[in-house]
Order: sequence, then structure tokens, then C-alpha cells
Amino acid sequence: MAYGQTGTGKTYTLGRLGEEDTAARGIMVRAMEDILADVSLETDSVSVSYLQLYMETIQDLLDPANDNIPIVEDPKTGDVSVPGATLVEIRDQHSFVELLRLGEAHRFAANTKLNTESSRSHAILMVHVKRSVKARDSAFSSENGNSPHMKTLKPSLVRKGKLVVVDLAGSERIDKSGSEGHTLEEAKSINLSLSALGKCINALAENSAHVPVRDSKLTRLLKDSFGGTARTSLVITIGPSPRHRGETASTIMFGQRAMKVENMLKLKEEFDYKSLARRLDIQLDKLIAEHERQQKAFEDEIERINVEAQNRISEFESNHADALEKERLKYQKDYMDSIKKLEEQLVKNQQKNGSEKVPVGLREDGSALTSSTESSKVSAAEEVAELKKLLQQENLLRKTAEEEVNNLKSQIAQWKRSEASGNSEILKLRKMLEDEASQKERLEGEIAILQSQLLQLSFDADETTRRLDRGGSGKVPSGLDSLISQVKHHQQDSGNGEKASIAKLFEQVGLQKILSLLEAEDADVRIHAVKVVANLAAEEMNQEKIVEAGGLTSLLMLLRNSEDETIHRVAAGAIANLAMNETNQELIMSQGGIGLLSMTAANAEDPQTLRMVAGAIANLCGNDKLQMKLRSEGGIKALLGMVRCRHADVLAQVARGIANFAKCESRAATQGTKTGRSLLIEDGCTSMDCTEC
Ligand SMILES: Nc1ncnc2c1ncn2[C@@H]1O[C@H](COP(=O)(O)OP(=O)(O)OP(=O)(O)O)[C@@H](O)[C@H]1O
Repeated sequence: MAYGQTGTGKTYTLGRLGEEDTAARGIMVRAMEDILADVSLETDSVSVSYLQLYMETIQDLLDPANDNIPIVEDPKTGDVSVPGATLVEIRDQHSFVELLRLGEAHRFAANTKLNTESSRSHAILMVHVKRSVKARDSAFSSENGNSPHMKTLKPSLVRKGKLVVVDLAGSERIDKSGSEGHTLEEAKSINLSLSALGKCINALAENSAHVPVRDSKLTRLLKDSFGGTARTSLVITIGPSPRHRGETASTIMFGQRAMKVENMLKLKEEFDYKSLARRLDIQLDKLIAEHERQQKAFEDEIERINVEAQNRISEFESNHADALEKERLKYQKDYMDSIKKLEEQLVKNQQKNGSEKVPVGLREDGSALTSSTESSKVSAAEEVAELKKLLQQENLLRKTAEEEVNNLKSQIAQWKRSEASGNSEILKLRKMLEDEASQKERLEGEIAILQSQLLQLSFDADETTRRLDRGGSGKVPSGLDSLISQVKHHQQDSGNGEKASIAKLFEQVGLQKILSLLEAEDADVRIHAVKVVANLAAEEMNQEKIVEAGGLTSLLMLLRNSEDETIHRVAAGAIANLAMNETNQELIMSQGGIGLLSMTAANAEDPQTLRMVAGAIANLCGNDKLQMKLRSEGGIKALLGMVRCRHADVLAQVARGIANFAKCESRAATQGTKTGRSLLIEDGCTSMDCTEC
């Protein structure tokens, strides 16, 4: 910023182009030269807006028709921007100088008596530089495994810088500038914004809680430039003439006050979530397309194999059916022929035998008979031989047929084998598809993890920003801390939404991490963490997990070590929740819980703390196995002692504890010890004013 009386050289210092003589270049030109020398135009971008603030209106010096541009403030980061202004990307020094020249030509300059070229407006040059830097590996630590997919999904980190060069209008007093009419209004408006700037500088110099940045557009626009997270340089310009000694003195005093303002520098980095989301989308689309392609190829392959197998089966069946039928017919025909031949032979034989009967009838001398019997014997032997021959032929044919059938059988077996190998191919393809599906599922799981990490990172970023905005210590809280802030926020909500968000947190963050925050150095973090644990402990399904993860021990440690009553109250509440379960009751007792609860009760001032402690002891009172130990460790004494606090909530819990203790009778019955009721009487329960309970 350059601040000073009209005509003392603000524009001379900041805005000169120095085209003929490079030594005469102003800060704007030199700054851009420096930036351009240090950027790589492939990975970085430099863009410029040039504005003027005239009578509380912001005008675009690169597009004068664009006037009355609104100022926008990011509620999260506090960053100030003027999104309505023309933003020109700069690639070289020459184009920047041209841009400045254009802006200067548009700059409004009204004449005053003091300086005919006096600038009546504030000129503001904004240079935005963005640089892509590699995402820090730590953001995506190995806790998610070393999947190669995760490595490619790191969001890139964008480092952002903004240079604002402000050539303020002259700071002279109205009477001296001789302004009147419209020019007087101008002078008033200039004075208003400069005096608002002065007030802000004073407030910042004195570390005042309230800085009146909202008093003028100038201070709103420069909000993140002074007293914030930027580095600020102020040039003050003065005139040597004794006539201006008043302005000179006030300008120097302004500079002196400004020197007291302390800024806290902050590197502005953000993850490029948009491009990561784009990459994730593309990757997901690719995976889906690949999966669909493989599925289709698989189905086509199955279809092809099926069709081929069907064709082969039907071809084979038809071939073999034909061959079998032919064989069958052939054998049938051969068989029929043989039968026919045999029948003919038989008929022939019978005829032969019939014709031989005559001589037999004529046999009287016996000789004729002898000769006829002989010939019949010979013909029968021939017949037998022929029949044997036929039988042999028949056997031969049968054998050939059997061989043929065996042959066919072996062909069928071979075909079945080839079908089995086809089936194994199908199985192989099916397995490949299943692998593919499980791979896809795994990737989707990884993407889900990544998205939840993104969520956590954005929470981190929000929380960091909030802390720094609060003028914080610069300590960057863990991701859980910000999530706890979320819970803190949700704790104000009512109904199921709260439970759902805590359950979500529980899922996202993991119990171990939440419990580890119970030992955080920052008390604020501890308080929020114990609140989260208490909320989780209210859900029966979480109680066992909390105890298993060592949550009970941590809560008892908080009672022992913490001095903060809020922590005592919430931790006692969480213990009371855990004490609803019988197994936990034994653990609380064995870890010295009664002593710690009694100690907390003795030191408590807040009735709500006593209520929680009394609630926890009251839950323990209901376990008759633990009664004697509870009493011997001072639990009953502590419970009755809390009657001193006459708060109705506390008394209700004490009464519940007394009632629980009094109604357990099985111990007394089985062990022959005194009943809870009589022990209470011994401890002086009845000597108290029972109407209180
Ligand atoms: N250091 C310097 N050396 C030589 N001439 C200078 C110097 N400083 C300023 N001038 C001259 O003084 C005149 C006024 O300077 P300039 O316009 O920079 O003042 P200004 O403070 O910006 O005024 P205004 O507030 O009216 O805009 C110009 O003609 C400029 O050339």
C-alpha cells in the first residue's frame, strides 16, 4: 500500500511503467517481473484484476462498464475476493504492461487545486498466482495398505498466492485541497475510507478485540491483507514543503502505528478435490466400462462354446444314428438271409428224406435199407458241416458288429472328454469373471475409503482455518479434532440425526483414534473427545467395544488426572453409561473406580458432576455380587455424602442408588451376610432427612 498526501509520489512509486528507462519502473511492474521469473507457465498460473474504488463503489479498470462489483468473503477461510472483476491470465511482461496502461487510461482522476493529475480513487491491482505442488504423502499414509490404485488417487495440492498493490487516494485534509461540490463529496468519501483504514490500523496496533473492517469497502477489501495472514508493506509518501507539515506529521504517525501491526503469515494450500473427483469419476467409468466389456466378452464366449458344443453333439448324434441304423439293417438283412438259407436247406432235406421213404417201404431183403441209411448219414453230416459254417459266419459278423459298437463307444467317450475340457474352459472363464467382480468390489471399497479420507481432510482444512482465524497458536489439529467439532455441532441437534452422525464418526474414525484423543494435550480436544466417548457409551452396542479398546481405563484416568470439572462431569457420565452392564460393573470396581468416583464427588462443585457420579454409583449398587466391595471401598459413604447437595437431580440419583442397594437380597440369603437394607441403616441412611430423597 502507498499512503500519503496528494502529489507526494504514491503513483510514482507504484504505478510507473518505466518503458523507456527500466530504472524508472514502479513496484507493480517490478513485482510482476519477479513473479514471472519464478513461475513455470505449464504448472502455474498468473492472473490479474485491476480495480478502482471510487466513492465506495468498486469499478473494473479493465472493463469500465463493469462497475459496482461486490466484495465476497469466504466464510470458511476469511479470504476476500471480487469474483465479478475481469481476471486476465498473464503469460509475459509485455501483456501485463499493456494491461496496466489500459487500466491507467480508465483511471478516474479529478483535478484539485493541489495537483492536476491527482488520483481521486484508490487503485487496486490484484495478482493471483496458483502453483500445483505434489500432494504430501503423509496425507495418504500407508494405513490403507499399499494398493497401487491408492497411489494414483492422491489429490494434487494447489498453493495459492495473492499480491495486492494499492495506490491509495491522497490523504490531504478537505479544506486544504479546496474541494467543493462533487469534489467535496469525493474528498469526504476518500477521507471516510482512509479514516476507516486508520481506525483498523489503530485497533490492530493495539491488539484490540474488535477491528472495524466493515466501516468501508477499502478496509473490507484489504481485510485479509493487513493484520491477517498476509505479509504487508506500507509505503508512506510525504511532501517536503513546510506548508504540508500537518499532513506530513499525520502521515508519519500513520506509518508508525502501522508498524506495530503484527501479521501472521500463512501458506495457503488446498487439495485439488475437484480434479481428484474428476479423476476418480474417470477411473470408475473406466472400470465399469472394462467390467461391462469383459462381461460381454465372457457371455459371447459362453454362447459360442454352447453353440459349438450343440452343433458337435447334433452332428455326432446324426452321424452315429445313421451309421448304427445302417449297421442294424445290414445285420438284420444278413440274419434274415441266413435264416432263409437255413429254412430252404431244411425244406430240401425234408424233401430228400420224403423221397427216400419209398425204398425204405420196399425193404424186405434188408440190403436196400442198408444202402439208403448210409446215404442219409452222409447227407446229415454235410448238413451239419454247412450249418457249422453258417454259424461261424454268423459269429464273425457278430464280432465285427461288436467291434463296430466298441469303436463307436470309444468315439463317444472321446467326445465326452472334449466336452469336459470345454466345461473346464467355461469354469475358467467364470472364475475370471468372479475375480474381476471381486477386484471391482475392492476398488470400490478403496474409493469409498478415499472419499472418507477426503472428507476428513476437508474437515482438517476447515478446522485449521478456523483455528488460524481465531488467531490461534498455529497448531494444526488432527483430523479427529475437526470431526469432534462436527460432533460438537451435532450435539446441539436433537433426535436421531445426532446418533446417526456419531455412529458415522465412529465408523469413519475408529474407536482407537477417538480414545487416543482422551490423552490429547489440548484441553479443548480432550473435552470434545470425552463427550464423543460418552455419547458412544450411551449406545448399548458400543459399550463392549469401548471397554475392550481400553476406553474405561482412559475414562478412569481422566477422573484421576484431570482437574477440569467438565471433563470430570462427562467422564463420570460415560462411566455411568458403561456401568449399566454387569461385566463392566466388575471391571469398574476392579480398576479402582469406586475410589475415583468418590474422590470426584468429594471435589465436585457442579451439581451435574455429582449427578453423573451418583448415577454411576447407583448403577453399581444394583449388583449384589459387588455390594460388599462397593461398601468397603466407600461407595455408599460417597453416595450418602452427596445428599449434601440438595439439588433434585442429584437426590434422585442418590435415591435410585439406595433403592438398588436395598433391594438386593440374594447375597444376604446365599452368603448369610447382612441385607443391603440393614447395611444402609448401619451407614446412617435413616439418620438423614429422607424427605430430601
Ligand atoms: N520521487 C520523485 N521524483 C520525481 N518526481 C516525483 C517523485 N515523486 C513524485 N513525483 C512527481 O510528482 C507528481 C505527483 O506524483 P504522483 O502522481 O505519484 O503523486 P500521488 O501521491 O500519486 O498523487 P495523488 O494522490 O494525487 O494520486 C508527479 O508528476 C510525479 O512525477
